[in-house]
Amino acid sequence: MKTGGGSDEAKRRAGERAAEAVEDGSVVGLGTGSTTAFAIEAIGRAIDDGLEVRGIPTSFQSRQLAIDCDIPLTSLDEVLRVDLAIDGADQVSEAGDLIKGGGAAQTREKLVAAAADRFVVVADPSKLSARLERSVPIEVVPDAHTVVAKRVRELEPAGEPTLREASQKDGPVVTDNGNLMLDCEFGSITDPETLATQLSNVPGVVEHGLFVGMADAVYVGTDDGLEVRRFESE
Ligand SMILES: O=C(CO)[C@H](O)[C@H](O)COP(=O)(O)O
Repeated sequence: MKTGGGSDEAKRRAGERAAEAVEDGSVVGLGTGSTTAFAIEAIGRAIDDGLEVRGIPTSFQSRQLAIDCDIPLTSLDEVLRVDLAIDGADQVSEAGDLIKGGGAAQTREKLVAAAADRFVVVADPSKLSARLERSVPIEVVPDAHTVVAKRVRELEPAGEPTLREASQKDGPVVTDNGNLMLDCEFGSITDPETLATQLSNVPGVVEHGLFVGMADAVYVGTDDGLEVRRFESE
């Protein structure tokens, strides 16, 4: 379920601007996706120029890219806290809440964002929406996908779950953690915080893609500029 119709130029502006916020000696969370990839590549170039940072990747994809860019890596086991996390989003509401998980990486992405002093989201205008209304990705343990789907249909408001199918193999997408993905359609989400709590309370849910009150800033790149939206994270 990859998303987003933004141009590479818009994504590049957002990603490169976020990379400029990385301070010498810091630990940086490396998100997942095509927009964050521009930030990771820019951090790699800054390291070539003398910047000293350590990165914590949020997925197989971001780990590989960080290795390719010669970014020294660490983990939450070693550092416990992150200075700045940079990540993309599938949708950003006016309130700064996010839907993430188009790349099936929201579990590690949320861990790293939650450990960060600052969480900066990089996006292009195609991700902006007054309210969150895309389907919500939910990572579930494989044995639980049928019962979690049933519970999602019984919620108030009810969701309509679809098991995410792989495009280059038969059967479902298997996450970096060995789990499955349900994409759950709730329509326009009026109360993301309550829905996030409801989803977290379903046994078998590993993590869902609602990031409520977590973003400190959203960098929205366009073809000819950049807008920074700041929020007070909780
Ligand atoms: O949440 C994510 C991965 O789980 C990504 O950050 C999200 O899908 C945005 O990706 P892109 O920048 O390629 O549009």
